[in-house]
Amino acid sequence: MTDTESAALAVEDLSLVIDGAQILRDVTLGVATGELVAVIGPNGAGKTSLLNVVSGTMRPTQGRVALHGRDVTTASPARRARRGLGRTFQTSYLFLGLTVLENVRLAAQAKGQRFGGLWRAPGRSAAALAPIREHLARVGLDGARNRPAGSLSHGDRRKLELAIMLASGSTIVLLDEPMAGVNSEDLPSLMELIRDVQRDTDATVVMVEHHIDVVLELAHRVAVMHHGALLAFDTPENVVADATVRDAYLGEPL
Ligand SMILES: Nc1ncnc2c1ncn2[C@@H]1O[C@H](COP(=O)(O)OP(=O)(O)OP(=O)(O)O)[C@@H](O)[C@H]1O
Repeated sequence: MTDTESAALAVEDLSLVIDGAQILRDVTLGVATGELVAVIGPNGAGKTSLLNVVSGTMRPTQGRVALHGRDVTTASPARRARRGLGRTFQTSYLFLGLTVLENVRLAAQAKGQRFGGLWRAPGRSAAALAPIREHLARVGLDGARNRPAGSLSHGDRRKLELAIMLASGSTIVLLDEPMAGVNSEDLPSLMELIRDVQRDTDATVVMVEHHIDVVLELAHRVAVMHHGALLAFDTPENVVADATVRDAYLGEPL
């Protein structure tokens, strides 16, 4: 168990109540630097709400969120981004009319602005584009750099989102269903890519995902949510063996 004091990302006693409905209840967990944690749970369990509270688009009713030991509970999403937090969404947020390269360039540009304009936004020279093309090559999309993002398959759009994360310099990354809408034949390569990028960059990753088989293979630890509470937070092996977790999934095998 990661001490929440030393964790890259920590939430403590987090509760969220909206219009009298308890969406999150007393969630406490710490994610270590370089750890890949998957959040699973039945529909409506509170997984996306947890990401919303961590990224700052929702304020918790009670509890605390910390990034690298610094309290960000009341900080804006932009301030959290400056602390290295990045996020993808269930529905893609790409600029579909812009090229693949332009999408990554915008992320790099936003990073430049985040760091107080100490360096100019990347221009269009070959030298300025080199790191962007490296990120694209990393996810296997350099050959598609001049295509509109809207012409990519779902799987390639997810890869582009990873390139955007790389370009934005995020060190703590929240991925909301990165496999959603991806063809089953593209799942293994996307899974490998997430694993490789995470390992190479030593990023801390928290991933909400419904593909349980993928999760069990990829994650170092799995957080299981049920009715807004954290039911289990353990290694994939221990989570699979946990009778309470099986019950939460109505006896379905994990
Ligand atoms: N802004 C909101 N106002 C009211 N209820 C909300 C709000 N956001 C989420 N909820 C409710 O909170 C509960 C948890 O929703 P959430 O989207 O976090 O679950 P989830 O585990 O991500 O589900 P799924 O797997 O279906 O995406 C649901 O019952 C949802 O209807």
